[in-house]
This record gives sequence, C-alpha cells and structure tokens, in this order.
Amino acid sequence: MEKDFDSKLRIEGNNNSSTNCPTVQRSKSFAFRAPQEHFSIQDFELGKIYGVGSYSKVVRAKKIDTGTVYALKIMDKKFITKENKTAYVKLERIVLDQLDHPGVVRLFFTFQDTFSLYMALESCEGGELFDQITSKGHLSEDEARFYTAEVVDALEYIHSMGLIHRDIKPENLLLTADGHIKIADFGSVKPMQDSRITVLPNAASDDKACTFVGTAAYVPPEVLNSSPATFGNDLWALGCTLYQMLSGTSPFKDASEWLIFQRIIARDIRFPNYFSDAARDLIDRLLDVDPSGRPGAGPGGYAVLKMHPFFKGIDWKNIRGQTPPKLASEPMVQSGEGDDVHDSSWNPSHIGDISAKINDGNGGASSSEGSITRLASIDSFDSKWQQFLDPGESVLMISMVKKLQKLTSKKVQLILTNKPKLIYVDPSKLVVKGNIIWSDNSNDLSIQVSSPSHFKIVTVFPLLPFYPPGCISKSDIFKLLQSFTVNCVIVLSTDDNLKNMNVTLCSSKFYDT
Ligand SMILES: Nc1ncnc2c1ncn2[C@@H]1O[C@H](COP(=O)(O)OP(=O)(O)OP(=O)(O)O)[C@@H](O)[C@H]1O
Repeated sequence: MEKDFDSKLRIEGNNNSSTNCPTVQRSKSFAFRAPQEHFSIQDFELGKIYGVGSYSKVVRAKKIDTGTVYALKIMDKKFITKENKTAYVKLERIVLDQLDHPGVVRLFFTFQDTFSLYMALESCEGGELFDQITSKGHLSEDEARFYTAEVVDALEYIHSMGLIHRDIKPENLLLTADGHIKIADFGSVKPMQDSRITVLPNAASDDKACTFVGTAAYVPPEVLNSSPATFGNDLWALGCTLYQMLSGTSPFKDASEWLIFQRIIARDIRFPNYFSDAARDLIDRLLDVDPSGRPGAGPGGYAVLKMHPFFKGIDWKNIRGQTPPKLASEPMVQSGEGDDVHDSSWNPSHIGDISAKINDGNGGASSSEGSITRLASIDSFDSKWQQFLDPGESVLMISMVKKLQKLTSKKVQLILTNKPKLIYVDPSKLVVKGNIIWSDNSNDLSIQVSSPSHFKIVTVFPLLPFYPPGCISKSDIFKLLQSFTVNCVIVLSTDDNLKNMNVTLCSSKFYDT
C-alpha cells in the first residue's frame, strides 16, 4: 500500500487525441498535482468529525504551521486491503487529482503512516445538502433551482472529462461555508473508455470487481438490468435529487431495497401537487427510462438541459457569482483561531481503528431518519426470485443466510413476501426447499420491513395460550425460524397490553450479497 500513494507512478494514459485536453502518453513518469507529502497526523489540530463513509472517516483538520483548514479523509490501510478497496481508493485519488472545477471538491495533498492513508480535501463547512433538506423540510423552488444549476454545471464538467460519478445524491453534494455546491465522494466513479482522465494500472475500472455501485434510491432502472454505465446514470440521480430537494424525500422511497427497486423498475413516481409544471416536467424527463432520452445525455448535450424552462433566469456563465440560498443553520464550524473544538469521541489514537468503527453498526451508513442505506451490491436485485411467487404476491425482503448443517453450512435464500410468507430457496439449484405461511388469514398479521436485514412480524391476535385455528403460535414461529435460519437472532416480544405479539427476526448474520 505504501507505494500506492507514491507521487511518482507509471501511468496508463489514453491516446485519444480527439480531445482538446493534454493527452498523457502511456507508461510515462507522472507526478500528481496534489503531492504526497511527508506529513504526520501530529502536524494537524483535529476538530470535528465531518462524517464516516464505508471505508473512511472525514475530520476537520487545521495544519498547525499554516493554519489552513482541510477535510482530512482518513482510511485504515488494513481495512481497505481486507475489503479489497485498494483499487477504489487509488481511483478516487487519481481522479480527484486531475479534476479542476469550482463545483468539485479539491484534493490538496496526501500522506500516510503505518496504519492510515490521508487525503487532505477542501473543507466544505456548510455540510451536506441532505442536511439542508432535512432541516428545512424541503427546499423552495428557487433554492432547488440554484443548487440544481450548480450541480448541472459541475456534472457537465465531470462528464466532459469522460467520468460517470455514479453516486449523485444529496449526501454527496457538499456546501461551502457561503453555500455553494461541491460534488464529493468519487469512490464509485467510472471512467469511460475515452476518458480524459489518466487511470493508473490496477485502479478499479471494471464493473465486476465493483461493489460501490451507488445508492438504492438513486439507481436508474438500466443499472438494475445490468446495462453498462452511461452519463445518463448521473442524470437520473440528478432527477431523484431535485425531487428530494422539492419534496423532502426521494421519489422511490420504500422500506427495503427490494421494494425501492420494484418502484424504480415500475417507474412508480408520484408528484406532490405543489411542484410547478416546469419542475415536474424536468424531473419527469430526467427520470426517462431511456438513458439517452434524459436531457443532457442526448445528442443536444447539456445545452438541452440548461435550456429547460425550470432553469429560466439562471446565468450559466456566472453561476458561481450568484448569491446562494441562506443555509438553514450556521455552518458547522467557522474558520479562525481557536475554533477547533475537539469532539470527545475523537482523538488521534482512533486513527488506525476505523475498520472497527465502520463495521460496528450499519456499515457506516447514516442511521438518521430518511437516510438511505448503501447498496452492498446491485446483485441483490434479481428477477429470478419472481418465479417462486404466486400471482399478485410481491417480495418485501430478500436475504441470503447461512444454514448450518451437521458439520457444514450452505447458503440459502430467504424470500419474505406480502402474503405474508417466508420462502426458503436453494440458490444454486433454484428449488424451493420450504416455506412458512404465517397465517391462513393475511388480516391476522402484517410484516414491517425496516431495513434490508431486519423485519418485524406483527400479529394482531392476543397473546393467549390458545391461538385461533390457522394461526401460528409464538413458539411455532420460533421453532420454524430456528429450524432453517440458525444464524439469525430471533427476538420475540409483546407490547405493553399483551394484545399484540411482535416477532422480530434480526438477521444479524445475513451475507452481504
Ligand atoms: N471535503 C469535505 N468537507 C466536509 N465534509 C466532508 C468532506 N468530504 C466528506 N465529508 C463528510 O464526510 C462524510 C464521509 O465522507 P466519505 O467520502 O468518506 O464517505 P461517503 O461519501 O459518505 O460514503 P462512502 O464512502 O460510503 O461512499 C460525508 O458524508 C460528508 O458528510
């Protein structure tokens, strides 16, 4: 890993001379714009934790000698190696190094020590656009227009460099202290064949090796159908983001990734009636099932998108010169002397222990209300499970679990449906091995899916020694679950008045599919 961040690296350039960017020759010695410095973490005064990603922690850090404030992205080397993320880290580093646009977060330098890699990024003190939406409930159309225009301006640049971001969403749109947008998180970026970006050997570039493929709620339907990535992917996500700015929630919101995917495939979108015609029309066009039909992706390029009536009044030539919307709250931290209030949960000794922190709950995803969990892999969506359903039956949750046999174990697919029914399928032979129908009468109980790996079975019959015929008892449920989901933690509980029985199956050992 040491040499991964070496500033002198052999590069693999593309020889595409059709672009007006300087072409870099293959196998030429290459120096990063953002150098690898010989700094140590002791050279910085650490402040607030800005956030935690799936393989990193970002902390406000002031360089002691210069007083310059950075957002220091700290990545644990062991964790990155163990999780096979080296190629993604390298790709993000080299891509950020070559991007130069006011709407893209800037990388200044990198350094490393025995345990960690550090990227010194431009500090976005205004936080995430997501938090602005959450604090305000939803944004006004003028506010949304301003932010969307700044994102369009930056996306046009990113696409002109031959890059697909692949994870556009309000959490990755950061704000400067004065309220301008910066696109961040290039950990899922995909360089196109004719990209102007120089890609290092071994940097992630193929989809097969890629597990960072975006976020469920913003994934376009073609990605669910395994079509190759296109610029249209980001424009779909932009449509979802604009919808979220105006309404407060993403357009394809649901309890589980599976349900979200079904909504996306069905293009099940409803517009609140307070959306203007122009906003509704732009979102509708960005959410075109045909990626090349999305404004910005077709032959007319970005001119088509920028000319849309929603952007009436936007001065595209001077977009960064406009006054941004007022932030909902004061920026997280003001720059200046003595402003780095140390967070008690953070000190330099935590560095090198990021993997433990990231792994301890929901994989680093924010647990705040309304946040969307990151996709472990898009493969978790697969229409092959449809064959096991009855007409009209739909899937609520799907998970791979480990079934323990006497000495061995094997993977089994659990499919929870709205019947409600739990189907157990042998995933290699695609054969149903059993199922549990919870009740003859679906009015007796309901299923509440709260996350891809956690659901609750709520029964309406009272907790009595005897159950109505056709209903399954608490101990039956327990025994049945136990019989084929040995690795699951099953929690049975009752509500206070003992009228309802809640059965919670916490599938703590579900595989990351
Ligand atoms: N330059 C920055 N300035 C201020 N805050 C930042 C900056 N970069 C990232 N953050 C904050 O830190 C959080 C973690 O960022 P990071 O890039 O490590 O991961 P992520 O994008 O959230 O998640 P993942 O790695 O899972 O895609 C972000 O959600 C953001 O709130």
